[in-house]
Amino acid sequence: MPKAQSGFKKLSREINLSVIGQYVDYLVEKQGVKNIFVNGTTGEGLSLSISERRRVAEEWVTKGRNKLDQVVIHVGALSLKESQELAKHAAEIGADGIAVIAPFFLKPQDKDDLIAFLKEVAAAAPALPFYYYHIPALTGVKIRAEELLDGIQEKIPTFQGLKFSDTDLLDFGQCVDQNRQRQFAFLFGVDEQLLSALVMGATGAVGSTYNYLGQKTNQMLEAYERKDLSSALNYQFCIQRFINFVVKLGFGVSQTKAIMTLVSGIPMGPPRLPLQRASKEFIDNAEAKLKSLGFLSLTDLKNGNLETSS
Ligand SMILES: CC(=O)N[C@@H]([C@@H](O)[C@H](O)[C@H](O)CO)[C@@H](O)CC(=O)C(=O)O
Repeated sequence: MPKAQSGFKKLSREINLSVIGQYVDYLVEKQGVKNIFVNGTTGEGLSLSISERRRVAEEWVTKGRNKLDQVVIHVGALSLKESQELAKHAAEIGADGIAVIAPFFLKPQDKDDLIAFLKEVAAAAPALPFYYYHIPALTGVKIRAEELLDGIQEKIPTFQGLKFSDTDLLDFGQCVDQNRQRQFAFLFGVDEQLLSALVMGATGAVGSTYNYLGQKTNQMLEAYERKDLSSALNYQFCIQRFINFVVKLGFGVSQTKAIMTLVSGIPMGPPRLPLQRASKEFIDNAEAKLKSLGFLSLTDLKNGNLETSS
């Protein structure tokens, strides 16, 4: 389940809805990815206005119809009212689920505060499966997911699962272990550690690199399914080699967008301020690494698909 990337127009930094249909086809046909998480971290959801988020969500749902399996919309916001409006909208347009991060300016002080907020958002879309998006490094809300999940279904009847974007495998493992009797989805969000999370009981994955390493990750998942751990580990190490390389160069949403443009040939545009576009040096290095690892062949590269800083 990869990240949706909305695509920004090159100069204006306005959203460019026109590439989403093309991108749906690319993900399905070239990356083998049919589940999309819209307006999350990679899609810069929190940098968009409410009206932009609604339009992006609508476009993904419309263009994904009969092509994608699931479109889950991230509707987290600092304002409960905005979050509820987005949740209601997701239900109206026929999304398959909603996800919410913890509000991160005036923060919940404990689990009960956080549940109270999430409950109100979930209630705005009572027929939609609800996911909690745990990403403490970005929200600064360190409430353990394991603690949050304890008794959550009594408070939020639509609770469906967790998108866990953290490296604390003790917390993740305990989320799985303590909820074995429930049919929760445990979606892991640290792509370089996915194999370890699968062993712990992850039921799926949501991540930025699946935009361009979806095929490779699917091969790892298939190897894991057929209990070929040695091959699965080889795939994970190969993916780690790339992530380790780009992390050392400085890797974030801007760089992800540049790599997505490079590999797909579909222009993602620059990120929105305060993020700055990836440098030409980063893109050149990333391209060389992708090629040396066999993740990108010359025929994959299309002319004029590079985003560089000037
Ligand atoms: C902090 C961050 O951006 N994490 C990514 C990962 O996919 C991450 O890029 C990857 O594991 C490389 O470190 C995802 O968890 C984010 C994500 O799922 C999203 O775009 O909502």
